[in-house]
Amino acid sequence: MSSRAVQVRDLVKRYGKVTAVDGLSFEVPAGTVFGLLGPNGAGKSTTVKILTTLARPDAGSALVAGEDVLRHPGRVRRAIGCVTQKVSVDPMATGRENLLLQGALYGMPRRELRSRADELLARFGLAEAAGRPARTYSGGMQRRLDVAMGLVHRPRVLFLDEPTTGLDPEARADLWTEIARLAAHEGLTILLTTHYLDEADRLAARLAIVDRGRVVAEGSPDELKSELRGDAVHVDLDGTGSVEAALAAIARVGAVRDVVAAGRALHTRADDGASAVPHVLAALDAAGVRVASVRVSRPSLDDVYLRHTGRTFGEASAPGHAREEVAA
Ligand SMILES: Nc1ncnc2c1ncn2[C@@H]1O[C@H](COP(=O)(O)OP(=O)(O)OP(=O)(O)O)[C@@H](O)[C@H]1O
Repeated sequence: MSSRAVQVRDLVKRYGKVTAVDGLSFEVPAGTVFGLLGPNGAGKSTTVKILTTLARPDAGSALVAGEDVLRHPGRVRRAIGCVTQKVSVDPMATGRENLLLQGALYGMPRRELRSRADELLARFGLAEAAGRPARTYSGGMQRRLDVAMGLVHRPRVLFLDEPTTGLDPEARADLWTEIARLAAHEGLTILLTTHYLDEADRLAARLAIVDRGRVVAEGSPDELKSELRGDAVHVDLDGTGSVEAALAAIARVGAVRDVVAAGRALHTRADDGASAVPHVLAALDAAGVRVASVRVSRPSLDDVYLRHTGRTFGEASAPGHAREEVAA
């Protein structure tokens, strides 16, 4: 395999009038965790479906583990493991049986399969529960079994589609630790999709921010954040007064730039947040707009997303912002 485990170029996928993936390109260095970060409906799952040979692109090309997904889908399938959003664990089978069944599907020799299953059960903290039906497992245990199933046949590239959605904070933290360990100690390449900013920040060595089927920014989390000079300044307006008047007032403050409103929250940036705040408050006060709270912080991935799309991440994920609804 070249030093690139995944190479995606100008990928396009349409479903009727919706362009789910709209000219998407990125590359994943081998042995790293790469994050595709975007709000619901951004096109992440569709991209993963194409890379895992479950969907055909309308245009563009993709190589996974050095193999072309369109020309050699069988070779791609043998080289990858997949953990999809839907749990693929058989609830009636035990943890061990689930792993053995998965390995048998890949034609693994029985003895090798048994020792691989034991190794994975131990690694994912499931050894004690290995003989119990998976329906008796907690959500976190089922998810860990799911990831273990994706690893049985020793794939070179593992796809994790929204791996921690629905898990409680403790189960999320456990899975994060295991994912980080897999990449660090086993040379596995992991392509992770997520709509959690903190998950991308914590796990991905590099990430691509996807919006409306396109990559709008790419780099390490630190690189992306350090592109935004200075501080983020967030202002929450109280329930009275017009947002438009507040936007107009802040736009006239020389110390801040890139002002965006999301509901009654205003987001802006300044070279020195602390010294900009009094000017912002004075301008709002002069415009008759009352403020509930002000916060100054270092730029986060949310601010990176805002900078590149003009919307906050939360706003883009909110119901009613899916692309087909916007188009309707
Ligand atoms: N089979 C399909 N038929 C019609 N539209 C689809 C289909 N699959 C996806 N889409 C649409 O394509 C767009 C991208 O969806 P996709 O599932 O790839 O996004 P996502 O970023 O993975 O979001 P989520 O986190 O909600 O899965 C959405 O507007 C979605 O409604």
